[in-house]
Amino acid sequence: MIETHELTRHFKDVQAVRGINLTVAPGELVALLGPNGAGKSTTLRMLTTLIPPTSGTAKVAGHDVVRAQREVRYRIGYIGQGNGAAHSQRGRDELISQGRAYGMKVTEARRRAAELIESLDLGAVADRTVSTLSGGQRRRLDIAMGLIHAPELLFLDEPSTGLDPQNRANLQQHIVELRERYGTTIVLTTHYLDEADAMAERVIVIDHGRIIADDTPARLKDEHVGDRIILGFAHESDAAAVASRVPHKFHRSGTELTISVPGAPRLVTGLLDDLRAWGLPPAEVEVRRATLDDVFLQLTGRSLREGGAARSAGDTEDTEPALVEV
Ligand SMILES: Nc1ncnc2c1ncn2[C@@H]1O[C@H](COP(=O)(O)OP(=O)(O)OP(=O)(O)O)[C@@H](O)[C@H]1O
Repeated sequence: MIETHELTRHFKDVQAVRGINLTVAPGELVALLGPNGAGKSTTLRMLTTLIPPTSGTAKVAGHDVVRAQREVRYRIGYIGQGNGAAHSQRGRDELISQGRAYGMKVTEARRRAAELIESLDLGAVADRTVSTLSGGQRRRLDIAMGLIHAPELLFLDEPSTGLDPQNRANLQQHIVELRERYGTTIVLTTHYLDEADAMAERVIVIDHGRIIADDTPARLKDEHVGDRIILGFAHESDAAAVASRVPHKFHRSGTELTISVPGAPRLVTGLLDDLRAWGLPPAEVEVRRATLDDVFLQLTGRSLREGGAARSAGDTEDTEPALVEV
């Protein structure tokens, strides 16, 4: 559905995208993840024909983004970061006009609008003017606008930025359901690690205009970070004694011993039994599952959050550490 070769875009002296090679198969739900300024939107804007590449090539839905812009545009939907719908129109009319702009007959546009209003849970608000809708409703209407012509491929640029956690969760559920219902290939950009983790079967991490990782969230976490069991001891000598006995990779810092082991939540009870049997029970135990932020930190030496990622008020940590009583 998407195939790029060394896709590159410069803005004067800014190298926004530096040679991206990307393949997306039909039906995939892919998240492009990266800090502010990483090049995510620029990549999307080239794939959607809004700006031409400086060099390299991209084929989207079977057509070249430079030589066959029109063919690409008919086959894709694009929801940018701003709101697309006009303020003074009713949502339903906006959808129908959008369908007509894509050459649909009015009856077909009406039928499709009604179907999307139902799918995106907009029934109660579709006949209100767009300016009266809440942020979450506006975002769902934007998505309906992008889907009106039943595109094979939908691009969503930061679909949930600015929404509160509840509306974000609601929107994510709608996107996943739409994908199941219509089989649309979806490529979205996000700053939200939990969003990428929860929705995407494939996460592509972009940093400084380059792809630095591309895999399933689970494999990225296993491969680059893994689970950890963190043990706190009363005495450094106890931590050292345990370190000399455990058969896993570890890092010791004073009284704290961090053991890296896949499947940590399953193994922790067995490990605690061993520690008690050795007469070296820990004072504290924490099982920490890898997050995509840990992956990013491992790959770049920076936290994605420190990198300026926007998080809305009320966001919680991506993964709460599991605390174990001893
Ligand atoms: N029209 C433009 N003119 C000049 N520089 C630009 C332009 N568009 C983007 N850039 C620069 O290109 C780089 C990549 O920007 P881009 O918007 O693609 O990043 P992003 O990963 O989408 O960031 P964000 O998460 O903040 O949306 C940034 O340094 C940005 O300032």
